[in-house]
Amino acid sequence: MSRHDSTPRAAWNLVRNDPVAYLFSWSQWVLFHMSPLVVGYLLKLVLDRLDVADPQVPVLLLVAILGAEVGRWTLLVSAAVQWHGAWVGWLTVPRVNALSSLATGGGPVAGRLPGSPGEAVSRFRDDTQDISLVLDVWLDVSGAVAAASVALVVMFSIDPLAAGAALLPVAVAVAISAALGPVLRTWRRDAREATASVTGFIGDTFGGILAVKTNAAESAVDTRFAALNASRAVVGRRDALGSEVIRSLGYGTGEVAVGVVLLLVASSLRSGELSIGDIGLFASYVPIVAGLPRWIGRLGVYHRQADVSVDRLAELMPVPDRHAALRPVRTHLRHGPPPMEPTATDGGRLQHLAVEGLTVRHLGSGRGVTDIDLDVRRGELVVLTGPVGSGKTTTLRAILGLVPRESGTITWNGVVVDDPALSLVPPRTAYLPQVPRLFSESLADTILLGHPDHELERALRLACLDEDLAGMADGPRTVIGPRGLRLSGGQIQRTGAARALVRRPELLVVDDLSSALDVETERELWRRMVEDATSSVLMVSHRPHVLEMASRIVTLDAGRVADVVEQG
Ligand SMILES: Nc1ncnc2c1ncn2[C@@H]1O[C@H](COP(=O)(O)OP(=O)(O)OP(=O)(O)O)[C@@H](O)[C@H]1O
Repeated sequence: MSRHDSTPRAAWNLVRNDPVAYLFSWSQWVLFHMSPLVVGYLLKLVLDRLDVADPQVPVLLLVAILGAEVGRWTLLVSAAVQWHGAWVGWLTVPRVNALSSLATGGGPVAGRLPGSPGEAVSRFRDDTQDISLVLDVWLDVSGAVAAASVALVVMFSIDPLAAGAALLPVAVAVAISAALGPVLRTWRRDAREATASVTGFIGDTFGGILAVKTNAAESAVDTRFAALNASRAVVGRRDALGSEVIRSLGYGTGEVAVGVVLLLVASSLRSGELSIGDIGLFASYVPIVAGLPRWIGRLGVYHRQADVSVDRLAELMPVPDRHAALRPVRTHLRHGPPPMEPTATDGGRLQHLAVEGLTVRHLGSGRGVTDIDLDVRRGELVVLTGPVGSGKTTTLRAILGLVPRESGTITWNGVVVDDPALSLVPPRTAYLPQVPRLFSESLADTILLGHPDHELERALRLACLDEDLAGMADGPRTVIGPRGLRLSGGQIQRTGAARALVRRPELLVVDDLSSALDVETERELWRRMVEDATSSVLMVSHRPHVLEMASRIVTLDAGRVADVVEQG
């Protein structure tokens, strides 16, 4: 989507999302822009009738002007309220599109973000806003064009030469804006990228705050942050300067036009060709025409900014979806969201997960796993073990589609799983990594992640969190701080376990828990889980008591299966 016809297409898709709201907004803004025509015409009538014998006529006309002004401002308030609702919708549609593409796109999740998560925030925030601004400026431009056209027709009928002079700045501003376009587009892209690297760095710093502190890297972080900000300041200033030049050009040429036209019509007044009312009308209509370059300049700037933003947003969409970016979506802005639809669980309950010839090569190191065969049957506990770096985590993550595989097949009850990242997800499968990522909300929220809470108590008990809860002020509603900062390492891991168990997965995939759980707690966790027996389990462990419980032990060495022991 890197061609620059993509902005009108993206904007049009946003209009199509709720055409009635857009049409309503549009008609109100067009009326608002046209309302000064009425006031200007009434002014002409007042001025032309000042010498009329009956003093009631100008007074009535003045009352009419007042009424027109009140109507104009009422229209403004109503248009602004309506616009705000529409604006939030325009912002929401690209965000929903990008988010659902990221959530449901093909391939490993990590590969779906073009940069860091912090950098993606800038795309969601700034780029969606830039696209919405195009829709916004369309409202004003169509109002301004309609008002200027009527004003020109009326002025032409009075003084064609002066009316022609009012058009001149429009042509100048359009020509300059078109000439500067490509440069402005480059400046905008540089500015967006610089902003993205700052937000990305902030995200990384917050994410790794512990590493920063324990390595006393605060001043290095400061220096890097200052350098990123300094280069952002340079490109940001350049970008702002470019936009302001175009805007000021609009204002400047507009002012010149007003001056020239008034000079022209003033001489006609002296010669008696025009009435004082005509001058009044020109004085109020010329700014309407002269304001047009301002809007057209803004239209150009916003379109070029949005060209960059549409490209950047399209990078968040998986490849097959790029051209369908910004499809109409249902937004739920006035009421809460509808209940989540259950994830499809085609292929039925797990009877047999089979992995054959799984080979993964990590980019960079070239290491990974080769030709791994593995089976997990219903109710089994299959344990992967082996020395450090032998490929245990890689195997788990490749089965779940979290890293891309070079070759190999995965079947669920004999049905080939093409993209495990899309189908080996809850409630089918749950994954408990070595260090689960928690959110800063309450314990219950970070476990449930939107799941109904009727399973919460069971999950808390199975994950051996029930005793810990007794010491928490608000029980499961206790807020656990950023990424669970107020929890111990073991509590974080058991919270991750509860999150995996609350969805009653068919297959539970667990990485090595021994880093944070003591032997006794881990043994108890497994005892409770085996008793509950709702899942088949594939896990990495070295612990003898886990190996004892295993139905099958698969030992890896240097990325290959070295041994398989069946334990019945
Ligand atoms: N993201 C990555 N990029 C490059 N190489 C990687 C990546 N992840 C793992 N590796 C390499 O792949 C090999 C297997 O790593 P993996 O983490 O799967 O081993 P492991 O058996 O789980 O190790 P541990 O017991 O330390 O957790 C290692 O040599 C490792 O250095």
